[in-house]
Amino acid sequence: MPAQLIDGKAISAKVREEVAADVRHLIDTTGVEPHLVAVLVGDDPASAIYVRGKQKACEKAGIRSTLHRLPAETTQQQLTDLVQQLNADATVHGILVQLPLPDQIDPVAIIDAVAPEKDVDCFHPENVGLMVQGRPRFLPCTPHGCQRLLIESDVETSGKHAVVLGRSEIVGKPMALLLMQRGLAADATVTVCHSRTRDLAEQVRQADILVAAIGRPKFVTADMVKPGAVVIDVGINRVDDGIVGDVDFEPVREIASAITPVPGGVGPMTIAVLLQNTLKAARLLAEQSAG
Ligand SMILES: Nc1nc2c(c(=O)[nH]1)N[C@@H](CN(C=O)c1ccc(C(=O)N[C@@H](CCC(=O)O)C(=O)O)cc1)CN2
Ligand SMILES: [Mg+2]
Repeated sequence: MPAQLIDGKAISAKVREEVAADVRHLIDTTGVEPHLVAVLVGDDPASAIYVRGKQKACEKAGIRSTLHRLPAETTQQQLTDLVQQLNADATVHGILVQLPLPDQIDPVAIIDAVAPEKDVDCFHPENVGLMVQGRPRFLPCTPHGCQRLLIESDVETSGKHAVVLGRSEIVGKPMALLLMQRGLAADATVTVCHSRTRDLAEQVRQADILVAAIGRPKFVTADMVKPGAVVIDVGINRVDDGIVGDVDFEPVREIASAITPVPGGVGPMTIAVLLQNTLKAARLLAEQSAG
């Protein structure tokens, strides 16, 4: 029997409705209208699509959104100046600098420049540190989106062996951390695999829950998947005939018990969690102002 399809579009719509209701409540009770500012540097077409998706999702949830579009030749100083201006703007609750940035810009220095209270991507070292210690201010958008998919699909993770394929700062590392922590969609025994892992296929085959975030089209083949495993595909790879994930979907679907599609799996959840974080940033500010 083919695996259950984990519908990220439907689950993200549910999360976005929850956020919309909470936004209305925040506005009614405090007058604070959450406001997200997106910063897009250069003209990468995929980044433009993602930022537009974030803006549309904001609109639907009652979150104000503003876009700053900067040319590809923007300097480090110009981008830092803009971030500092947004940090100082009391009407802005969330700041999102879309990645990747052009080569002349050091993304780490830009991430460090964002005020931690406005870092709705949860990339700033202060927010990563809080998350590591199990007392998060924000949750990282894609990894927490994956967790929510597991929760909504009733996937038991406690005591299970989770394998995270990929060790990026945005997905692999924080994903492994969230899965090993105490709590919902967590309490797993976690292995992280990457390009230097020995016997990689054998390691991946041990997974009860596999999160593929290696950025290589159809890298995970059916022979690498344990029968009955739950497969979460974070990959978004543009190939000649469209977008494919890191998982060879059709054959793996025959073996797994549940699987996310690409598109329509993890991607929409990234945006839904961003809205949750923006709401939280606004709420924290409202609480602070109320004393
Ligand atoms: N500042 C950030 N930069 C980047 C992030 C991020 O979370 N913060 N993540 C990715 C890109 N990304 C969001 O920014 C993102 C990628 C994909 C999707 C998505 O919904 N994908 C669709 C397919 C869309 C398509 O046709 O291209 C899907 O999977 O269904 C949303 C957000 C890197 N940069
Ligand atoms: Mg997807």
